[in-house]
Parts: sequence; structure tokens; C-alpha cells
Amino acid sequence: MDIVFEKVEHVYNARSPLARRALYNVNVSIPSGAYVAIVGHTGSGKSTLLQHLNGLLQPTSGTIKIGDEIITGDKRPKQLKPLRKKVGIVFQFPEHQLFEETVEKDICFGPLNFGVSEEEAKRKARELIKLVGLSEDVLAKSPFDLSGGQMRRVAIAGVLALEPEVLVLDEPTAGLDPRGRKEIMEMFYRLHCEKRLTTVLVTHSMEDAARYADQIIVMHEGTVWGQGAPEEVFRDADRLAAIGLSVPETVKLKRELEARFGVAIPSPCLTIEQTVEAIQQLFSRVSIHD
Ligand SMILES: Nc1ncnc2c1ncn2[C@@H]1O[C@H](COP(=O)(O)OP(=O)(O)OP(=O)(O)O)[C@@H](O)[C@H]1O
Repeated sequence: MDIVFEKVEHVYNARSPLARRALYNVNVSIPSGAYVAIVGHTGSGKSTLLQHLNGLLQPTSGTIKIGDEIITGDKRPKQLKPLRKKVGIVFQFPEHQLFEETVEKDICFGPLNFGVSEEEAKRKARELIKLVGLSEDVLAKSPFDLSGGQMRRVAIAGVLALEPEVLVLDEPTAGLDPRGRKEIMEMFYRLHCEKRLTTVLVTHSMEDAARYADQIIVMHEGTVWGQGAPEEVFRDADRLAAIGLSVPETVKLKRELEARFGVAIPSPCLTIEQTVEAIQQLFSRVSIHD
């Protein structure tokens, strides 16, 4: 499902003294099957943008096309229900939304609501619990007896249970330890590759944006400041710094090495692996003196 934003504006509390314009002139194109990261300073409009993807918010003006669905400000919320199934959103701390007595019931809740049979919903729950890295015996437990990391996986399984075509992730690893973060990010990447899921990730981690995304959208003060492949976006390190954003540490290292040795490093150095490779090649080209 291709996603296209055209001239989207969103004003909170429009027509009231508390009106606040959070988005303006947002034009964004996300092709089906892409992995897109949205980055930007606090308050730049990332979460507001993301909530337009499944009709939780509607634009004050402009249009959003998501596959065949068109979202405008005048659609009634009921008309947007099919979108809730097609676009799954994993919010920050999704475990706060768990509420059922058992993990199985929690995962089955969405599918049952959309008319899936109980047998099929339970079969899905068994499949998904393994997909998110937990064992089947967790299904009978209360979600509230699990660790924070396990609860988060259960909540993610609940979003995946609706078999969305687009998965939207709003800082999905907030509050997890480094190992938990890596495991969850790798899981989403696997899903993206295996199920060809269009993935939209909102993140403050330039490292995650560099490693996983094929496109990065940079938001600044309510509009799109730039969009491109990670290597293009991070080439603009100085302009990014001017709006308070940094580039991944590996990209900084590349710049330092280029300045120190007076050579150009062809690799974009978006990941540790690419950077190690680039340094090896650099060492074979230049002689290093104290
Ligand atoms: N419910 C709301 N009512 C009024 N203003 C809001 C509301 N939610 C967000 N805003 C304002 O809209 C602007 C954009 O907020 P948004 O949450 O989209 O930014 P963000 O980039 O996601 O920030 P963060 O990285 O901190 O999550 C901010 O100025 C914010 O104060």
C-alpha cells in the first residue's frame, strides 16, 4: 500500500483560543514495502504525523492516501475503521494498553473484534507468541505477571494479530535495555523483510534510522525538512546540526578519519560493520605515523 501525504496541515484545538498548528505543508511519499524512519527534534510533529496514518487524527486540510483509502478532514471516524486493521500502530510503552486476564485473550481481542472466529484467533495467538520470541506457555498467564520486556512483546503480538499491511512504530524500544532494544529492532526488521511489511519508525536513534531504514524523513517545526536515503541525509551533517540533530557516531568517525588522513572514504559508514570494513580498507591504503 503506497502512502501519500499532500499538503497536510494539522491544527490541534482548531477554532479555539488554544489552537496550535502542529503540521503544515507536509508532502510525503512512502512506497509500499519501504522501511521509513521519521526523525526530528522533540515537538517537530512526528507523533502527530504518525497518528494520521490510521485515522486517529484527521488533517485540518490536505489529503492522505493510504492504498485505496483517502483521509480528509471531513470523513466521519466510522468510515476510517478499515484503516485500523490495515495500519497497525505500536505506540510508546504499548504494554500500558494490555488489559485482559490472560495473554491469549489480549492477543485475540483485536481479531475477535474484526469478526475472526475464536479458533482462528487462538491459532494466530500461538503463532504470534513465538514470532515475538516468547514461549507458548506464556499464553495462559496474566500479562501483568510478565516482565516489562515480555509485556511489550505481548502488546506487539496484539498489533500483529490484525495482520496489518503497514506497521507504524513510535519509539518502540523506549525504556528497554540495550539487549532488549536490539532484539526488538531485529524482530521488526525480520517482519519487514519476511512479510514485506511497509514499516514506519519514529525514532530519536540515528543509529537505528541508519541501520534499518531505506528512507529517512526529517521533521522540523511541523514540516518536512528533508527526505532521502540515509547516506544522503547524513551527508548533510552540518545542516542537521544547525537544527539540533546529529548523525550516527560511525558517520562522525568517518568524517574525523577523512579529515585526519586527508582521504575520501567511499563507504557511507552507516553501521559498525560497514565502518570496520572501511577502516580496514583505509589502513591498507595509508601508512599511519604517530
Ligand atoms: N493533544 C495535543 N494538543 C495540543 N497540542 C499538541 C497535542 N499533541 C501535540 N501537540 C503539540 O504539537 C506539536 C507537535 O507535537 P508532536 O507530539 O507531534 O511532536 P513529536 O515530534 O512527536 O515530539 P516528541 O519527540 O517529543 O514525541 C508540539 O508543539 C506539541 O506541543
